[in-house]
Amino acid sequence: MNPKIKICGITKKEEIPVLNEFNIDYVGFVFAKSKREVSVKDSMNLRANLNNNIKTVAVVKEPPIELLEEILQGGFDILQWHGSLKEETIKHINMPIWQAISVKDKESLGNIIYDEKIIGYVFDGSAPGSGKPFDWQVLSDIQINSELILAGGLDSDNIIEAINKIKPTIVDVSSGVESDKGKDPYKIKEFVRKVKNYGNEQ
Ligand SMILES: O=C(O)c1ccccc1NCC(=O)[C@H](O)[C@H](O)COP(=O)(O)O
Repeated sequence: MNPKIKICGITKKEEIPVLNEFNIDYVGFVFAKSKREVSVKDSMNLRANLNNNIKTVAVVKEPPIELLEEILQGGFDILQWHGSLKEETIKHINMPIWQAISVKDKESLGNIIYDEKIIGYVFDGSAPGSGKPFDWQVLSDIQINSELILAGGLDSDNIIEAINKIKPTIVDVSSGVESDKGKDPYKIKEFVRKVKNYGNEQ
């Protein structure tokens, strides 16, 4: 089956129509230090224009408790957690979690936490949102029974090789579909075309 698509780091209402047009599966809002950081209030205004069937992902990096509470009450579908994740925090979180793993080497995979609330793992580079891929070889024999989300430096040039090698259930892109002005409809269209045609163009 072709992987689903997550487009991360939406900041402007002009970026929404192309996400609706291509029926992107997941859209991510970044609530962490980043050029793509938005407030929960801003993300709600953006979400109001998204198709109802598009799932929304709140992306955080060890957030302060006030922000976490705001997000937990914000009606997002998934919480994507970067950084260290304590057992007591998992207990407190009342929604499905994707744990982000910064992949440097095989040892990085030791950071994977198994918990019923964690329904997926985002394998990303060591600088999330930087557009830099990690060494995919590290995931060569990974076996997980939940969503395998591949992130980090994906674009329309490398996505076919990435799917071939890792067989992710979801692919996650940000920098690779951006230009200077933000998300680029043409880059999104090309990325989506490659993912949706995967298997037909081999
Ligand atoms: O996107 C960010 O700037 C960011 C900042 C801090 C924590 C997480 C962040 N993004 C998380 C994502 O899911 C990105 O889409 C993912 O890292 C892929 O980014 P890219 O390599 O730019 O395609």
